[in-house]
Amino acid sequence: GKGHSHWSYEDLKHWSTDYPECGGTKQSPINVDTAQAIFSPDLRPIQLSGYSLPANQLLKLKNNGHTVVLELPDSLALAGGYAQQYRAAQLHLHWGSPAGPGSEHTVNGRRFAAEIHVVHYNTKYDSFTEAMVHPDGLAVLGAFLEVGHGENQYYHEILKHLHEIQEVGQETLVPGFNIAGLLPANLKLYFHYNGSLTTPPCYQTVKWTVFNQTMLLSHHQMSVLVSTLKSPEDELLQNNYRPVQSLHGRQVLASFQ
Ligand SMILES: NS(=O)(=O)c1c(F)c(F)c(SCCc2ccc(C(=O)O)cc2)c(F)c1NC1CCCCCCC1
Ligand SMILES: [Zn+2]
Repeated sequence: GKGHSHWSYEDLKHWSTDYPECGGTKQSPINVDTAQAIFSPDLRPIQLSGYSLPANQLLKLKNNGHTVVLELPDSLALAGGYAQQYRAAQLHLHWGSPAGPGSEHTVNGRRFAAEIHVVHYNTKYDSFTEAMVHPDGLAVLGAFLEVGHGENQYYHEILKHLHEIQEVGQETLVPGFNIAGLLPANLKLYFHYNGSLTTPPCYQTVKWTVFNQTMLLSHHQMSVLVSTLKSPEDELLQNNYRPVQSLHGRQVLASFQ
């Protein structure tokens, strides 16, 4: 990647040596203390448009050594809960291992099995690269993944390809599907706060939305997620989450009571 490749989740304290913003006061992820969250009735339901893609639209799925990334066309647009328009760039996942959970955000100290991030950029900027250095440049939608009873047909569209990209750098093409199916049906209930990318360069330019409703995958699907991809050290890519960061006085808003 663009110089991202030499950091790891093992030596977290060195991130801010090479990437100063990683030591900033508006870092992500965070623990959401629901008792401290401020109910904000003006937070509108999140609206997704253009998220349903035809099967003949092929999307690149890549093992970048830190996660699995699905590149998204900028025809996917975000509106509603955000004052400005944002367009999708990519989505990726964070997960744990068979020994434990691996979401990035926690709620009342609870870590969930996994977490999806759908990364968007503000269309007032000409490109993602330009947007990601401005405070209102990025919007990331996050949702937690848990083990439930049935198979999740939308996550199946991604998980069924993981065996094709086990090695770092490998990529494959995935037929389009309804990307909205990867996110909760109820887009009204969410937490909102200003934070950062959770990976170097840790730019503090992300307006975070973390949904209250979790996504349910089968036990087998979660097992495929945590035990298929390889890391740059040719071990299983697991526990690719950053520890929670201090709020430093930031307020977390809630769209519900
Ligand atoms: N939670 S997050 O959104 O901060 C995030 C992570 F936590 C991530 F861990 C990642 S993957 C690590 C960064 C990376 C590495 C290699 C390549 C490549 O080879 O193309 C690309 C990126 C990752 F890609 C992202 N999202 C990226 C942030 C990295 C820089 C801009 C690219 C889009 C968003
Ligand atoms: Zn992420």
